[in-house]
Parts: sequence; structure tokens; C-alpha cells
Amino acid sequence: MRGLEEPGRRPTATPCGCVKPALETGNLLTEPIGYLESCFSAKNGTPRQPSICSYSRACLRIRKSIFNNPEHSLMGLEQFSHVWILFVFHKNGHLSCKAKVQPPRLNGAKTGVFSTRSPHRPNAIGLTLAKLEKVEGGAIYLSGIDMIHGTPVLDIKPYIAEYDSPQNVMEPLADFNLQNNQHTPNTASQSDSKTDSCDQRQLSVCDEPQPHRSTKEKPKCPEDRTSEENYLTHSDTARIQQAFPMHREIAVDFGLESRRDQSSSMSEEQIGPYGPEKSFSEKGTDKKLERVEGAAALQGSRAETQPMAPHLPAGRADGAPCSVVPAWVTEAPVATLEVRFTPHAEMDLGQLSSQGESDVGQASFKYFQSAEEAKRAIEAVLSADPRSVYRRKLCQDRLFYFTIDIAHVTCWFGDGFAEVLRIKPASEPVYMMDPVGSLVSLGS
Ligand SMILES: C[S@@+](CC[C@H](N)C(=O)[O-])C[C@H]1O[C@@H](n2cnc3c(N)ncnc32)[C@H](O)[C@@H]1O
Repeated sequence: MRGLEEPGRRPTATPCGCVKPALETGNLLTEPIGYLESCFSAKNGTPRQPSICSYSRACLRIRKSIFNNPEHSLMGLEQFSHVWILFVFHKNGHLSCKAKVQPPRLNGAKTGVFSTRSPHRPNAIGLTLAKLEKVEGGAIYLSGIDMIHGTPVLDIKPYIAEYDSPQNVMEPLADFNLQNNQHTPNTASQSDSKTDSCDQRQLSVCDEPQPHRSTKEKPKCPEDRTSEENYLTHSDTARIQQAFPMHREIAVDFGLESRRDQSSSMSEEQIGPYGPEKSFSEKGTDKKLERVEGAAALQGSRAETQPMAPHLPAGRADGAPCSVVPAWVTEAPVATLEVRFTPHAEMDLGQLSSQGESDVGQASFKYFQSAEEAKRAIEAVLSADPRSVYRRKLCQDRLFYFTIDIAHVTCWFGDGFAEVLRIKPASEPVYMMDPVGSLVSLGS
């Protein structure tokens, strides 16, 4: 921002020599308002976005150390159907990130971290739009979440479509140049053909991101980028999607000009959902993905996102779009998987749900209301293919495990399907503890 000094990470002195308070420099010392009790105990199997599994449930109790009467802080919230949850990606493993990441949907292609929902960002803050099931005393109950158990929550804000959804905003679109019936979106930045060695990584471990360059370090490599404009005409409009809370999308083909010359295929690669790793281009092109146009171009040994045909949501009365996302956001890199349960797994699930009724001391589901709901949740998680791209490509035959509620699920993946083999009680139910001295320091 022009005119504003980059505060860096040091306290800033005013002309009179006083040190500015941390708040003014943006070096906020946060204190979680609570720790999420979630049906997902670990990152593995946790949906990548809240829309994937509407049965994913969680509870958040406001800590008494924040408000003596936590219920006072939630007064009125029950009148909202959805809430924004701001939280810390506390299980990132490290406090560092890279300028470019490889989101799963880009199949190994890189894009700027700020154009993604990657957990690995300069301030490890997540933002989830969740359904507010109920408010009870000093606690809220949520569904459709993508956070793991124990996630420190920083804030809750009501979702207000009138403010939060561009379809309700009456101002002219700032992100588009509407000239001669052409939209010029702010396209993803495109690196030139030089290789940014900062971003070259070795593909060496399964599911774990490699150590990243600390954000405290100055970038060692110049970020040489040229931006390229991408034009869509109204008449060429390709897809309409309407953005509602919880991602109800309506996609309508409107046949737009795609830049086939630049972006005929997508690649897929990752370690962990966002681990920037060896690009898929190094391993050849996945035919299945070629249908996804305009999302990522593969250049030599690396893949970068290219300017692409954005998806236009249903427009306003004047025909202008309300919001735009690049095609890679809405085009799934792999088809939705069919989910099967072996008879053994079905039996396991039945036993698990009835355990609470018969066995003293054994808990039945904590977040699901029935075995049927648990089954639907497992189906939702698996049909979205929760594996990292690394696993998808290089560990195809390995069993995949995840824990949801009290169920420890073992499955395997075949061509176009996932099959649940076993469902056992999770060995360690996770109990919540309210850690003492749980200040999370941001930006310092
Ligand atoms: C891609 S992020 C998106 C989160 C949020 N909807 C957003 O856009 O900021 C969701 C993934 O983050 C990971 N995750 C969830 N809670 C986490 C936590 N507390 N610490 C680290 N990673 C977490 C899980 O692997 C999950 O699939």
C-alpha cells in the first residue's frame, strides 16, 4: 500500500521516538476464544472445504478466560443460520510458508498462496463458513466444518449475505474492466519462464509438507512475474455459477473462449494437501485431467497457473457478474469417487453405533445421530478423494486411514472408487483441554 511504511516485524518507532503499540503495527497477540471439539481428530480425512460434508459437526465453547459470562457474548447469534469461523491452523507443523503453493485442485500447478485456501500462509489463519446448528449457553454447535479437533478459534462472525455475498452488493465491480462488453479479471499472476529455484522441491515424503522457507527470511529469489489479461466476452460467457452459502453452485455453459494454446491440461501433485512438490508435468499428463481447460499450464519442469477463463456467477439484473473464480476452483481435478462398503465394514459400523447402548463405558457416536449419518459422512469424505496427490499417484495401493467421530476407518482406492474395508472404534477418544497460556502470537 502506498504511503504506508512496511512495518516489518519490528516495533515501529514514531517520530517522537515512542514505540507504537503492537496493535497499531498489526502485531496482534491473539487469545483463542475457544478450542474446537470436532468430529475430525486429524488432518487426514478432514474435508478440504466445509461444503464437502454437511454432517461434519463441531462444538465451540467460549472460554471463561475470555468472558466471565460466555453466554453473553453469544447473545443474538442464534438468529443467524451461518457463521464465519476464524481459526489458527495449529497443526501446520511449522510457521513458515511459500509465496507459491500447489493446491490439490491444481494438480501440481503452482499459484500464489493468496489465491488459495492453503493452510500454509504468512499468518496461519483459516476462515470457514459453517452452519450454526444451535447456541446453548456459552457454546455453539456447528456443522459443515473442515477443522480438526483442538483447533484454536480466534473469532466468530455472523454470515450476513447482504454484506458478505457480492450478489447483494450494488456497487460497480471493482475487479473487472467492463469495456466493450469484455471482462478483464485480475488474473492469477504468471511467472515468466525462469525457474524460481525457491519453489523447486523434492518429492520425498508421504503426506507431509517439506520444511518451507521461513516467512521471516527475505525471499531469496526474485518473483519475476508478468501479468496477463484474460478477456471474456458476454456473448462467449461459459459458465454461470451462483455463490450461495455452503457453495450451492449452478453452473451453466456459456461457451467461453478458453486459451487452449496455453492451458490444455492440468497436473496434479502434492505432499499434504498443499505441499509444493515436484510438478506433475515431470511425470507426464494425466489424460483424465485434460478436459479441464484453462486451469494450469505446464511449462517445462514446472507448472504455474495461467490466466484462465473465470467462472462467472449468475449476474445481476444489468448482466454484470457478481463474483468470479478461476475455472480450477469449480472443476474437480478427479471425478467424484463412488464409495463402497464391504459387508464387513457395514457390520463394523452397525456394531460401533450399538456399542453405546450395550457396553457400559463405551461411547457411541458423539457427533453423529445414527449409523446412517456416520455412513453418509464417511461417503462424503471419501467421494471427494481426500488423498494427497502424492498418495494418489505414488502410493495408490496403500491403505488409507482416517478417524471421524469415534470411527477409525480403513479403506483403499481403486479406479474411480473408494472402498471402506473396516471401521473400528478409534483407539484414543480426544478429550478437550483448555491449555493454559494459550496466546497465539500473530505477526510478531
Ligand atoms: C484447505 S483448509 C481450508 C480451511 C478454511 N475453509 C479456509 O479456507 O481457510 C482445510 C484443511 O486444513 C486442514 N486443517 C484443518 N484444521 C487444521 C488445523 N487446526 N491445523 C492445521 N491444518 C488444519 C485439514 O487438512 C483440512 O482439510
